[in-house]
Amino acid sequence: MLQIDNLTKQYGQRQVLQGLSLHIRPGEIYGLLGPNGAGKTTTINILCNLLRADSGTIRVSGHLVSEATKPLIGVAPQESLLYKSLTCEENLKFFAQIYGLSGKMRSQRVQHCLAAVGLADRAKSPAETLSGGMQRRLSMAIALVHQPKLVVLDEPTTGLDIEARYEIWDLIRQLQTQGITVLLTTHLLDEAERLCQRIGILKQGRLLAEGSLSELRQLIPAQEIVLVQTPEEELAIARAAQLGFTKRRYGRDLAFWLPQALELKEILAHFDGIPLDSIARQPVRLEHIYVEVTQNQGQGLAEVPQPNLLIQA
Ligand SMILES: Nc1ncnc2c1ncn2[C@@H]1O[C@H](COP(=O)(O)OP(=O)(O)OP(=O)(O)O)[C@@H](O)[C@H]1O
Repeated sequence: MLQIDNLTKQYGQRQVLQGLSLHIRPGEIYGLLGPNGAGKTTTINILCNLLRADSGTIRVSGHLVSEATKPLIGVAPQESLLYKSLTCEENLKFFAQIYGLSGKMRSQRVQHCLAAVGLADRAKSPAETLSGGMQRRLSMAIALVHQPKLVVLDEPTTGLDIEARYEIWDLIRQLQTQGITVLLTTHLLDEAERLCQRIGILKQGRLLAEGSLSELRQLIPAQEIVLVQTPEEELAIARAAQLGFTKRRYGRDLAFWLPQALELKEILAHFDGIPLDSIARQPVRLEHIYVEVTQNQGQGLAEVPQPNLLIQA
């Protein structure tokens, strides 16, 4: 559906994309993750033909990106495109017109999209009177109005409360049931975990890892993670080293990777004699993989001989 190959882009002296390649399959929700400045929005802008790459190609449904591929793509960008003083209906009509819709077809698409995002009863409300979550849903309606095959959602839930997030997540899942392919960028790792069939982790314009969540989990050679709070951290670290547990810090939290799952009483026995304020077991989550890939540059990651798991530290 979307095929990005060896994309490069430089702003002045700054190399923002360094040979980025990724392929998104038809009908999947693909999460593109990466720290601020990794190049996600730059990639989206090239995909939408708003910016030219220095080299490399992007194909949508087999067609090289150009003015002709614009109708295949719908975008809800990070920065709102909404005209705040126009009503929801007027905003949608305006964007529908840009895509060449007119007459009865345009009215039908506007009403359909308003209903699809749960804003039919707010059709006559100016966009500025909508809550943050409703404004994001209106942006999604705009992205959908011309019936694209690929929808790009750039941080669709940033800054929203949990209820508004649930609504957007439901909408994204509905897109998938309609056969629409979704490219989602987010800094919310639980959002990516919940929604995405495959995830790519980008840093400094390169894809460092890519795969389904279960494939990415194989990168961390741990069955689970134990978080330890103790006034005697050095003792705990030394004990863990004897046991062959890999030490990590997640923020300030001290954590160890357990090579095999253990009962809590077995873990406590391993730390016998060390005063513990708390101890908690956790499954390996996207957060741990993301930190490993982006901060530790692949050190400590398992070697997984699968073609779709890249590690280019
Ligand atoms: N027009 C521009 N001129 C110069 N540098 C730019 C321009 N646009 C973006 N950059 C730089 O390119 C890099 C990549 O930016 P980009 O917005 O693509 O990252 P991002 O992954 O989307 O980040 P975020 O998660 O913060 O949205 C950043 O260092 C940014 O400062």
